[in-house]
Amino acid sequence: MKRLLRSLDGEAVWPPPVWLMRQAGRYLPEYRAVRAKVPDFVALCLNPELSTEVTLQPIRRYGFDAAILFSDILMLPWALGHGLAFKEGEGPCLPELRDEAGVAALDPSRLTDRVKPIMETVQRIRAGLTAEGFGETALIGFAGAPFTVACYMVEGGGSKDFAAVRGMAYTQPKVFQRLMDTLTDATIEYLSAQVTAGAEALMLFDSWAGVLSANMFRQHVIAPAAKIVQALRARHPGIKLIGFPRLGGVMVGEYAAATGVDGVGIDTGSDIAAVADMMPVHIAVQGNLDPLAVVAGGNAMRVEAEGILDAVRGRPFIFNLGHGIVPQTPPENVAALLEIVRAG
Ligand SMILES: Cc1c2[nH]c(c1CCC(=O)O)Cc1[nH]c(c(CCC(=O)O)c1C)Cc1[nH]c(c(CCC(=O)O)c1C)Cc1[nH]c(c(C)c1CCC(=O)O)C2
Repeated sequence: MKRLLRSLDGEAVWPPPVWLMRQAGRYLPEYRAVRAKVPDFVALCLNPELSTEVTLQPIRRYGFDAAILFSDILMLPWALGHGLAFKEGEGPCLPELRDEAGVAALDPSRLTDRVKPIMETVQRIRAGLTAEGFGETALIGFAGAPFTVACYMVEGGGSKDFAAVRGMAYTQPKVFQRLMDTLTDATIEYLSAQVTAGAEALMLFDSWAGVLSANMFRQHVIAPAAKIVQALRARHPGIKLIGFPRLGGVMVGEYAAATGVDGVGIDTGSDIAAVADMMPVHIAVQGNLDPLAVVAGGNAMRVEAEGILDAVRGRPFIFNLGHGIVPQTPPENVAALLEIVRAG
C-alpha cells in the first residue's frame, strides 16, 4: 500500500508521508507559465490536459507522497449551474444565494455532465503518475464541504465574518437546510465519480467550519460530513477520507469520532499534540506547519517543522501545512522542508 494510504489506514508510517495544500500553484514558475496561457481560472480547471500538467508539476519537482487533483471547491456550485468567476486579485465571485428561489434554481441533473472534464483529469493524472514513475504517489480527490461551499454561494464570494450565511442559518433554517442537503447530495455524487475515475483518497475542505457555534457546527459540519463518509464507504469500500474542519478548535475531537473519517487536517493555530490527544488513536492527523514559516525558511522553518514531527512521532500522521502554501513562497524552501521531514 502507498505510504499516504498506510497512514490513513492507521499505521504510524515514519518518516511520515508529506504533501502540501495548494502544492500546485503560483509559487511555482512552471505553474505561472501555464496560467499565463489560460487567464480564465475556471477554463483551466475544465482543461484536462493542462490541469493534469499542473497537478504533476510539484510531484516532478519534489516527489510528494500525494498528488492532489488540480481543481477548485467552487467547481461544484459551477456544475450545479450557479455562476462562478475568478477576478484578478479579488478571488472568487458568485451570484448571492439568499432565498428559496436561489436554492430551487440549482440543477443537480446537470452535475454528471458538467464535471466530465474533471473526471477526465483524474484519469489522466493516475495514468501520468504511473507513466512518469511515481508509482508510490497517491492521488487525492477533493470537494469543499457543504458548509464552506454554502459560505461562498450565500456571500457571493469571500467574507471577513460570513455574517450573511450565519444569519441565513438562523433566520431561514428550512431554506438553509435545503441548500445544505442539495450540496451534500451533490458532493456525494461528485466525490464518488472521482473515485470511479481513479482517486485513491478524498479530502473534504471545510475552511470556514470555525465560524459556527458548537450547535451549528454539529448540524452543518459534522452531520453532512458523516453522511458523505457513510455514502462513499457504502459505494467504495476501503476509500480513505480526510476531513479538514478548519478553525474547529475543541470541536475537532468530536468531528473525528463522529464523522468516521480516516484522517483530520489540523489548522496552523491548533497545538497538534493537543488535537491528536482528542482523537481516536487510529485516525491520522495531518498538518499543520504555518505557510509563512515556509516563506521564511531557514532555521525558523526547521524549528517549527521539527516541533511538529516531535509532537506526533509514533502515531499515524501526514505532514502538511495548516493552510494553503502562499504565492510568495520560495520554491527552494519547499525542497529544504522536504529534507527536514524525510529526516524524520
Ligand atoms: C476556500 C477554498 C477555495 N479553493 C479551495 C479552498 C479550500 C482550501 C482553503 O481554504 O484554501 C481548495 C483548492 N483550490 C485549489 C486546489 C487545488 C489543489 C491544490 O494544489 O491544493 C484546492 C484543493 C486551486 C486554486 N484555487 C485558486 C487558486 C489560485 C488561482 C490562480 O492561479 O490565480 C488555486 C491554485 C483560487 C481560489 N479558490 C478559492 C479561493 C478563495 C481562491 C482565491 C484565493 C487565491 O487566489 O488563492 C476557494
